[in-house]
Amino acid sequence: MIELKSLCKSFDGVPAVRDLDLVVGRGEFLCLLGSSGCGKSTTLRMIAGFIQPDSGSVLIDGVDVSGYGPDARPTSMVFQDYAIFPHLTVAENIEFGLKAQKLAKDERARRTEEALDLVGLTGLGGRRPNELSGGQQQRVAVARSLAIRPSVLLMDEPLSNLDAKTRIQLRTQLREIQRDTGTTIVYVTHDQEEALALGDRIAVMKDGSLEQLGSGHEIYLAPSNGYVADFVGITNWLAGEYAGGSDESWEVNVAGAVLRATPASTSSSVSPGSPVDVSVRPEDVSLSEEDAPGAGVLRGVVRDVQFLGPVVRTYVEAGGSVVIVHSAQSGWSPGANVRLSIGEGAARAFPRVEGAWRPPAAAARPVVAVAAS
Ligand SMILES: Nc1ncnc2c1ncn2[C@@H]1O[C@H](COP(=O)(O)OP(=O)(O)OP(=O)(O)O)[C@@H](O)[C@H]1O
Repeated sequence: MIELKSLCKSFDGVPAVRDLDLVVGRGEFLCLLGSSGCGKSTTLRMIAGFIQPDSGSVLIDGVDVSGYGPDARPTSMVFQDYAIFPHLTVAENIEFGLKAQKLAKDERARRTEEALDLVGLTGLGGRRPNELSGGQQQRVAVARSLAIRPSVLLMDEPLSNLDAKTRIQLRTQLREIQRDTGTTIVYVTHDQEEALALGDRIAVMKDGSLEQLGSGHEIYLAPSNGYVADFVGITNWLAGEYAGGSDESWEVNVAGAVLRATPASTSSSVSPGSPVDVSVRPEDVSLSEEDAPGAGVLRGVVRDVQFLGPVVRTYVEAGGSVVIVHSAQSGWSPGANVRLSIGEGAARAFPRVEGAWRPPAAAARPVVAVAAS
């Protein structure tokens, strides 16, 4: 449906998007995810035609639209700040784009009603935007975009001005609308939870380049590099050294204890003693009494226990470092001596590569120090 080929864009000589190749399928919900300034919006605006690439091309439905302006593309954009006209009613806002398409009055009215129904604003067509909540205003913006029946809906952080509850509600509604209409959506967000909730696939960007493209499961459970592991979700980092093992499972020496870890797909060659960073998600660590039979090899001391509602977050220190553990319940108290176990296959090993991204130093983000049992 959408094909980006070697897209490049610089501003004042500084690259914003570098040699980006990306294919979005028909009816797919693709999230562009990355931290501020990584080039998400620039990519979206190049798809929309608001920004011309320095080089490379944009194909939509097999047609090279690189030289076309925004109006000549089968796309419609929804912005973070709604961008609806305050002096027009809701219905007039929605009709605005339909008039530009030169549709007959009856057809405009029909499509306006249909779009209002789709976003759950039936009966509110006569209101002015200032008589609506933020969430309702953003729904008007979505309705206005959908009414013109674009092949591709481009959304730039559309929910970020809304409160948490409304955001979650609108996410679900957006997914439903997308399923009902079959619209292809490219959705920019810096919120990893939003990307996981919405995207059929997620494209993680950093410094104008694509770091990984995959489903939420793939990105979260099998990040291809340390940056993605760190950016999506919470992870603990353990610094260690490669000690041996097969292509599928490495033994990594972490401060005297040997952990089993799955090497990440970008693994370069390693030899015994090569530095390796091991990533472990908080929900993959469990705690047991220090002297419990079968307890893990990592020894620690509980420092803090925080009840967060659906999850209990326990901070465990060993050797002056801290690891985060998530569990449904926690009977631990600060000061308790514990052992940490890591779920089978849950640890991922990233060989340290000179000049590549590295987890923050232990001082900035303390990790557990371990002792052999
Ligand atoms: N019109 C412009 N003129 C100059 N520099 C720009 C322009 N637009 C974007 N940039 C720069 O290009 C880089 C990428 O910006 P972009 O807006 O695409 O990032 P982003 O990932 O969408 O960030 P954010 O989440 O903060 O919106 C940034 O360094 C930004 O300062």
